Formats: sequence, C-alpha cells, structure tokens
Amino acid sequence: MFILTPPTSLTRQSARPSHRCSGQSRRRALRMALTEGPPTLSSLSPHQPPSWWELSDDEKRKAMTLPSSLTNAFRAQYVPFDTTTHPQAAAERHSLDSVVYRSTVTQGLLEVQHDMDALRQVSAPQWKELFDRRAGRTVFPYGSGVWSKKEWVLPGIPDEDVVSMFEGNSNLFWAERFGKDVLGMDDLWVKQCGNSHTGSFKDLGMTVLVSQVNHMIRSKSANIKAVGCASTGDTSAAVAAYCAAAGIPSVVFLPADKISVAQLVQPIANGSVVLSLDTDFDGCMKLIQEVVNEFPIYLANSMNPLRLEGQKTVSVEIAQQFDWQVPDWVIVPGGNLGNVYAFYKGFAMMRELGLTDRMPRLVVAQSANANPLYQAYVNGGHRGDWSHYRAVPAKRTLASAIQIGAPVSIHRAMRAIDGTQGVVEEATEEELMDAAALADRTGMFNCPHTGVALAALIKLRERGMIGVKDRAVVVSTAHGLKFTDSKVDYHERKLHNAASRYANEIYRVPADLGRVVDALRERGLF
Ligand SMILES: Cc1ncc(COP(=O)(O)O)c(C=O)c1O
Ligand SMILES: N[C@@H](CCOP(=O)(O)O)C(=O)O
Repeated sequence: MFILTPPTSLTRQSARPSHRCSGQSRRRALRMALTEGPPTLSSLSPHQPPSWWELSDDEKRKAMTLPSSLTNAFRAQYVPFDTTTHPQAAAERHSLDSVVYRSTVTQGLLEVQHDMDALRQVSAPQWKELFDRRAGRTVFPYGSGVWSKKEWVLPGIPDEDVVSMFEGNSNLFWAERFGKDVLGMDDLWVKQCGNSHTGSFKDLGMTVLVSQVNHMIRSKSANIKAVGCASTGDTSAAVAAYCAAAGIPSVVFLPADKISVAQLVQPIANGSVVLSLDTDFDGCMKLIQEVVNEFPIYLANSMNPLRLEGQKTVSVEIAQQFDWQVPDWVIVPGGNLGNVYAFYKGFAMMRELGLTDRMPRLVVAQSANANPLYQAYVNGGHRGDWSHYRAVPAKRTLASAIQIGAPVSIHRAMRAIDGTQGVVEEATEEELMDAAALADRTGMFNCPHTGVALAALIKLRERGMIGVKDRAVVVSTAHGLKFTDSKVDYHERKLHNAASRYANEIYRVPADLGRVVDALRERGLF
C-alpha cells in the first residue's frame, strides 16, 4: 500500500485490502491507488498515530514500496545515445539483461531510457514524499541513497539481487566560512560524495552495475565470469568492493605508478585480479574494451550507461536536501566525463517528472594538464560548436584520477554543457592545490579533484559569472584521505610546480615545557 502521509504519522495499513484492476482501465485504478486519502489512525490508537519505529518490518517494507500494479509498468532499456547521424538507429533497443556497450547501428554510446509515461503515473508530490520517506532508513535496499530512487534507476530488478552498501545520502556541507570569507557567498555547499564506502562517488554507479550483473548471473540471462575496468584508482576500488560483496570475481587494469597507494591497496585488499600496466589510463581503457569484447568479462567503466543511472541520483539527492529546490550552479570535476552527464540526466528527469521546474548551470572543471573538454570549449564549444574537439595526451597531474586525455563520455559531456548553459573551466597544479588547501583551512579535507572544482569556482566568482547571491554546489568526488601524499608534499613545500601559499608547517620542538611555551608564544597563541 502506498501511504501518502509522512513517516511520523504512518499507520497500520497492511491489513487493508490492496487495489485490484477488476475491469476498470488500469490507469484509472493506478491513479486511485495513489490518490486515496490518508489512512485512519484509529486501528492503532485513538489518540496518536504510530511512529515509524512502532511498525512491524512488513509494514515498514510496505510503506517503502509502491503497489505492484504501478511498478509492473515501470521499464528501462538501452537505446543509442545519439541517432542524428543514423536515423535508422532510432528503432534500436536492447534489454538491460543483455551484454551490450555500443549501439549496433551507430557504434556510439548507449543510454538507459526509462518509460517516462509510466513514471508519470506517480505524481511529483508522491515521488517526493516517497523519496523523503525512504532516505536513510534501514529497509533493504531503499535506505540507500541510490536505491531510494529505485524506480528511476533499475525498476525491474528484484530487491534480493541488489548489491548495496547503502551508498549515497552523503552530507551536503554548508561551506560557510569558505563561502563568506573567501568568496563573499552565503549559499555555497559541498556535496561530499567521497564520504562513502570506498571513498569516492563511484560507489553510486557501481551498486547499480554490480546489482545488474548479479541479477544476470542469478537469472542466467548472460554468460559473465567476472567484472572488469580500467581505472585511475577510484572505479577499481568500487568494482573490487561491490564484486567482493556479491562474490563475483573482478579484474582491474591500472596505469603503473599513476595512482595513489591508498587507491592501489583497495582492489588488492578486496581480492581483485590487479594488473598494473605500463601505459596511462587511456591505454588501459583501450585494452579493457578489447578484452570485454572477446571474453566473458563485463565492463564496469562509465562507458557502460548503467553506471550513470546510479550516479544521476546525486542530483535528486541534492534537490531533496534543498527541499526540492534546484541550485543555480553545480561544479563537477571532469575526467572520463560520465559524471557530468549523470548530473544532467538526474536534473532533467526531475524536471520532466515535475519534481522541479528548472535546470542548474553545470560547470565541468578540468586539470589544465588533462583538459580536452576545456580546449574544445574555448575553441567553439561555448557557442555550441564542438567540432574542434581533439583528444590530448594527458600530462601528469596531482588530480591523478582525472588524468584522462581521451574521455569516453565526451559527447555526453557536450550535451550536458549545451543543455544547461554550462561552462568548462580549468585549473593549474598550483591553483588546484591552493584551492584545496584554502578550503581545508575552513574545515574540509579535500582531494585534489575537489581542488580543481574549487579553483574553477574561485575563477568564476572572480569573473563575476557566479554571483554573490547564487546558490552553488561544488561536488567533492573523493575522500581527501585517499590522496595524502600530495597534501603532505604541499604542506612540506616539496611540490616543484606550486608555491604552497597555504602550507602549514610542523614544528619540531624538544620535549621541554619552557621550549613548548616559547613555541606557542612565537606562533601568537597567547
Ligand atoms: C575522484 C574523481 N573525481 C572526478 C572524476 C571524474 O569523473 P568522470 O570520469 O565521470 O568525469 C573521477 C574519475 O574520473 C574521480 O575518480
Ligand atoms: N576516475 C576514474 C576514471 C574512469 O572513469 P569511469 O567513471 O569511466 O570508470 C577511475 O577512478 O578509474
């Protein structure tokens, strides 16, 4: 039974008969199921409604789910991402239970398409109420930030096939001091996607991909022996953890000596087959595509659109955290460029289903050492002409997870920028490390990629593009603890390409009270 009242006034609904379609048009019956008034409270107590914690497990699960008469109509399938060059591809469709990564007609990327008419049978207030009710609960899998939006993600998967670590529901940090003191802004927020199981936003997409693999293996709909990816360190960590949780073998291709020790140890610990390859990320990506085309290894990179279905839920979560308001700006560090499109998709879906009424402006922030989208943007992309796009050799950057020169989702990113009056900005090594360090001084602990996004924000504020009164969200994509080497080097002033303007030194002081007091006095503490 779909209960329309908030959790604090949930009632003992499960005893009531469920709706049947009995001759009426199905659509009308579905609407009735949803629009029926709030249930009475008297069955439990004449005085006060039961609280959430008074409900039985069955009642809680019922309160978390929509009637099957509705959910049976929800469908998703693969379609080509872009059919402009091949109109005949418009008819191409693939089941999510098939192993396919590219359009068989265009050879281009695929997209997960939902039946929006079916989803529209639930009204916008009902979706909001349902998502709010699920947030952070323990009922599996709906308490996950991703699976609380299950109908918008993988509507057909049985709950028991879902592999979830209750990802999402990450803190939307009000960057009060950084906003006010550094940028003169009151309404600056940092979405802490790195506060998660494997320490990056990749968990959001990987729970969906590995769940679908688990489903295909259990239902024997596909021959899959392992899940594999190329990685700059975060995708591999998420693949390894989710596959280990599901008992599915995994293999990761890593560019030798180009990822942090903390990232490297994650797939090792989780039992992946770890291949360290003498190439860069783009080389690893090329190899994994060749391998998955020949062998029963399932591709886990974001070229696979299943990943984006999970990642798009961050947009929904951000709107939800703002009581269903859309921020003016969302700034995302970009590498392989799947994530910015996931953001776009999430915001577009909310608007299409009436939960919100506008799109934010999306900003992709790239490292100046690996900036193919930025170059294409300044060479025409800012006015919608992307014809000058070229892949570039990615140079070494401290934002090592976005050291990518031939992004797989380049066309997806272009659509996200075009569709949101978006902007692309870049940050040098010095700018990204300074921005991260400055923001750290106000209580954050940023990874270098978040530093890239913060540096882009600073530039757009300085240029007056982002206004003082604007509401902006910076997406923090990984936990700073995965990247301590570069932070230590910054504070020890060991970086050859940054002056470390905000370095904070350690003082070595003899263990003597007088010397300790002197040291504190010299530092102006009293
Ligand atoms: C920490 C971190 N930030 C940002 C990104 C960029 O995301 P995307 O590749 O989806 O652009 C990645 C991976 O590429 C990453 O690992
Ligand atoms: N930063 C990524 C690069 C690969 O991106 P993906 O989203 O396509 O898997 C990583 O951590 O590997």
